[in-house]
Amino acid sequence: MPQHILIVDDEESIRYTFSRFLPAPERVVHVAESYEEALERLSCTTYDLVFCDIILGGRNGIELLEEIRRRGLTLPVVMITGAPEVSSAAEALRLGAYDYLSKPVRREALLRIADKALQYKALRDEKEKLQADLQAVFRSVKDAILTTDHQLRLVQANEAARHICGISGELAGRKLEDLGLCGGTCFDLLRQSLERRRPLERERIECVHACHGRRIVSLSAAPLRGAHNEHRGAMLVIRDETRLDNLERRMQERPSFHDLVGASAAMQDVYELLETLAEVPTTVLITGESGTGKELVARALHEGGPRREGPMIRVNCAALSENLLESELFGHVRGAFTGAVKDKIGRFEAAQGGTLFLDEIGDISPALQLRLLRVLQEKEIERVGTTTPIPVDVRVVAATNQDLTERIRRGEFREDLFYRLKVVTVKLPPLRARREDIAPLVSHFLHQFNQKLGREVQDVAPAAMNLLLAYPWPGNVRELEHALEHACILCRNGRIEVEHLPAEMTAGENASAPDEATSLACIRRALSAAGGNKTKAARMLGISRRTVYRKLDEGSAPKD
Ligand SMILES: Nc1ncnc2c1ncn2[C@@H]1O[C@H](COP(=O)(O)OP(=O)(O)OP(=O)(O)O)[C@@H](O)[C@H]1O
Repeated sequence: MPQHILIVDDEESIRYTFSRFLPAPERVVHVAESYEEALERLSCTTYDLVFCDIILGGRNGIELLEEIRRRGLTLPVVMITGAPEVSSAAEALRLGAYDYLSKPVRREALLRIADKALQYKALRDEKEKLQADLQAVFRSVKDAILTTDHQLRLVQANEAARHICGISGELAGRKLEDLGLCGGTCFDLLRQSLERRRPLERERIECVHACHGRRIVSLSAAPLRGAHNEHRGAMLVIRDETRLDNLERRMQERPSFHDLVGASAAMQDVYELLETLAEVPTTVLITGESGTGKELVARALHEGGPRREGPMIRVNCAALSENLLESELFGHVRGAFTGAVKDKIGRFEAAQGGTLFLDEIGDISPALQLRLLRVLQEKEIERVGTTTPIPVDVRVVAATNQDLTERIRRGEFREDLFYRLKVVTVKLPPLRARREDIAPLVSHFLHQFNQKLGREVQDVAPAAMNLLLAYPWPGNVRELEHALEHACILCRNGRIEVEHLPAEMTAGENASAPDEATSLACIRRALSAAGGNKTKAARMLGISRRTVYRKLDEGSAPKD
């Protein structure tokens, strides 16, 4: 690119001299006779250098210099002076002239000063370009960049820093501690880097800030040096890695754990707790609404731990009367009560070396609560009808869908037993609180029922899936399981439609479930799934037992 030089002088001889001396293949010389003509030329052409006489007819060169600077032009201006104007030349230098050249102008002096000024201009252009590039990078990077002086006063902060650190307004010169920031690790790191005079880094720390909540950030701090290698401050780069961290976490998410299906965050927490608890012999209380998978959790605890080779015995405490439950749990000796014709070991003894799962623990009587408490404390049982203690090595896992604290308040459940049982509590969330688990559970149950029923149901129609996702699931996973069993039985074309879902789910939808459910083919499929039990088949289909009999009669199905 040629360099353009402007000569401003009202003396023709000077203009002529410069025009003769200066040209070179890469230089173009322009001339102006007056202040006005010079301004006009400066408006049209980008110059690299101006030579300007201090005396310019009615105006003077210093005025032109001032106007050039006013216009924001940074090009070098060299003043041409006669002997009496040397003091004006000094004034011009003060006002930002690059240099001055005395008349009479000698060729070598002119060329030397022109070369120097053009070199200076080229260097300055390069520096400005670099600075502009740096500023563009500074502005556009997604990492927060903050620079401070050696007293930790802010010098610069880019847009990302304003966003990530939640700072606004004029920042330069403000002390970091006055900015009302989170005041956290990042500034300590900056301070340390400044004190130790070396770069420091911190990977993936949690940054909690009032303006955006939890974020995961990586930090690098480094001291900044000045032109003479002095320490003039420090720089902090904050990289927001929240998204990456979330993605990595999601990749580590488990879609299932033992027989429990579900990748929701709530279930991930459960899996993590189960993993820890499986290793230790602690008594565990599992709570959660009916059908949320409490028994599966008890099995996972057993199978995931060192007792997995031992027995896993379940007792439904709600299913038996007090006396029966007592002898069921602790066993009895012959003659202990009417009908006790021989010795019988209880479930505690049967679970030796393994796990005893006490389901529906909230339903046991006060007397049994006391006995159970003693067993948990002393680790020995007495069979009903004897006082001989038998040591038991059993891990007890209990479950309830009742609010035991409420039962304690009403005096129905012993507080000491409650605390003994709930050394650690595993709380299972209801299905409506983890709807993202519905789709994987649907796939899981479709697969199960295809195998069990010998079907080939491939998928669920979008309308039916929407219904499954929107339904409140009062019966939780068990209800979902039953809904899909119902749908798999009714479904004939490999795809579950709305009309295949149970009537209570499709109430208000345009469903023809009852018609479907009463077709002979469906009844036969339900019967086969229910092992021939007509009552169970009728329940599966949501129709009466009488309808099942009638349809089977009509279809000449053999009666039981
Ligand atoms: N996360 C799950 N993944 C797969 N199946 C599940 C899950 N949760 C529950 N189920 C299934 O739902 C049914 C009910 O589960 P489970 O018996 O463990 O529930 P529960 O909480 O013990 O119920 P209740 O309080 O009524 O005894 C079972 O068939 C079980 O296999």
